[in-house]
Amino acid sequence: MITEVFTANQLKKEAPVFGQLSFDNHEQVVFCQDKDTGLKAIIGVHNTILGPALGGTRMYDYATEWDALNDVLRLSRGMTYKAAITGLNLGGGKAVIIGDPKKIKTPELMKRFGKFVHTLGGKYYTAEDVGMETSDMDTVREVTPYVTGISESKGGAGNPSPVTAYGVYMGMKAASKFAYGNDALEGKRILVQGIGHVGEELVRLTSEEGAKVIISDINQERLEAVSTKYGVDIYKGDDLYAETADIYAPCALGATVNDQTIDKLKVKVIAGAANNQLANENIHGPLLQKKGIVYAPDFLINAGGIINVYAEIEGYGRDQIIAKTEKIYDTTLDILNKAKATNVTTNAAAISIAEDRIAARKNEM
Ligand SMILES: NC(=O)C1=CN([C@@H]2O[C@H](COP(=O)(O)OP(=O)(O)OC[C@H]3O[C@@H](n4cnc5c(N)ncnc54)[C@H](O)[C@@H]3O)[C@@H](O)[C@H]2O)C=CC1
Ligand SMILES: O=C(O)CCC(=O)C(=O)O
Repeated sequence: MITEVFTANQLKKEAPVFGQLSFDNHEQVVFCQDKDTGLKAIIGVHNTILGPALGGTRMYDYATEWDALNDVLRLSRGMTYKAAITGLNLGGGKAVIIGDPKKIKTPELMKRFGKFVHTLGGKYYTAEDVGMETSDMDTVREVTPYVTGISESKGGAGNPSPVTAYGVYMGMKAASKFAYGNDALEGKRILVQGIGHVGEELVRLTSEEGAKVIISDINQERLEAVSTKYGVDIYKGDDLYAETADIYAPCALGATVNDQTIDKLKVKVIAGAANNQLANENIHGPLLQKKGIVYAPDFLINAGGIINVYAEIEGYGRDQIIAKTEKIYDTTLDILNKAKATNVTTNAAAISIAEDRIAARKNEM
């Protein structure tokens, strides 16, 4: 069980590698390097009991390689629980490519990465995450079949992000029902942090329902474009976490619920797309519970994307994608009620259901 988010300078030189960072019984971690294309990537395969490990590739300009390793360990573990709780026959994996996509991403680099994915022989399937586009997956597809999130024009299910946003919207409504007694978002003040592929679509869905949406992003151009397109306000303050609102929707990067932010939070519900929102689930989960903040577990409500890309492997169509994504509403409500009844955090309640499913499959093997 992960107890801490380590940073590079906290690494203990005398301790075993596997006991550090966010290692949590990961099955395999693959380091990939190619000087010609500038590729430095890490593929994390957390668990393959339910099926091949599937999870997107994140391309990001990490401060250190240790941060990249820590991220892939955390992200791949989250995918194991995401697939398990969503009822998919998939394991958990994820990849990171180190570097700024705007500066170093080329088709050659993506193909080289795809060749590394191919060497795993289908144990890991990749897809999009931060820093990736559907067109990048099309490029990877030229060198390996172990990739999802392919363009519809090339026979894939297309960009998963709108479906992810729809699932988050379902989870947000369920959390609102639990917290406020009704699931209407009309009139609710919602802070959306990160208005990228998923965040923008969430802004559309919530603002169309009449929510008072406030957006925040580090990209000023996007902020202005999205504000104009949907008629929503741009956050103008200097501390989003201290803002009074009904719902906080983290849709940028993870670990925004942390030691520095948790005391400031005034919202009643946290429901967003970002993976690994809790910096430390064993500390910040219980603290949210104590504060009476309803946390909709990220890996549960942001599963629309994996549902969408899994369709490419299983062959189900649009109707099933939407039906499975809408089920996130009921699952979220069940888990929030279960957590309350058993006095555990919502995150722990969701993990225990996911772990039970994995354990049951392991027993059958
Ligand atoms: N795309 C998908 O289908 C899925 C995405 N996720 C997660 O959802 C999150 C968002 O994913 P995408 O929308 O695809 O990524 P994206 O890269 O398209 O968007 C992220 C946005 O966050 C902004 N951002 C970065 N740092 C920020 C900060 N400190 N404050 C405010 N904004 C900041 C970026 O400028 C960008 O606009 C990620 O954590 C990703 O892992 C989870 C499941 C599926
Ligand atoms: O949405 C995707 O691209 C695939 C699933 C994934 O990587 C995720 O849910 O984080």
